[in-house]
Amino acid sequence: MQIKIINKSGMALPQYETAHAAGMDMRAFVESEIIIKPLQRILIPTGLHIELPVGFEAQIRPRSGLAYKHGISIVNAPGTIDADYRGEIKVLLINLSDTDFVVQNGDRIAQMVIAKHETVQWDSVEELSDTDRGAGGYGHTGK
Ligand SMILES: O=c1ccn([C@H]2C[C@H](O)[C@@H](COP(=O)(O)OP(=O)(O)OP(=O)(O)O)O2)c(=O)[nH]1
Repeated sequence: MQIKIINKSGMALPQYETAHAAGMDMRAFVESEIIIKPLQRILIPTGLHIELPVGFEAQIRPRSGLAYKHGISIVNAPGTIDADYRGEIKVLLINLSDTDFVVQNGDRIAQMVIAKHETVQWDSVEELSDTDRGAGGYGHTGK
């Protein structure tokens, strides 16, 4: 499917790095390098504005390599880009390591997955159907 995009970064559009990748890598669009200190969170611009079809969302997810090697994650992972959002897509990085992390213009900082979603109406009832699980959760089946 095709999605309208405005790219103010002048860099390559997000792309799938392998044939069947779910996510497209997203690049930082910053005037000068940004230093993220331990436990600091910073909103990183991408220069991208998109127009998703109704019924779709874009999820902004961490990259496992950055997470594993540098402790870099996304505070609100997965970030949600709504179909009616027209602003710049930004990525809320957090540094979970104990050393500074430097983001430079063009660095691949996150990945974007386009996904379908439902829009529901509530059906208010007094009782829900019985199941074996019932209210069990949070590890009630054991370790
Ligand atoms: O990681 C993110 C998350 C959100 N957004 C943009 C797109 C999204 O459509 C909009 C609103 O996001 P969200 O619904 O998560 O924000 P909110 O905190 O509920 O604020 P709002 O009241 O503006 O909806 O912000 C981003 O650019 N990056």
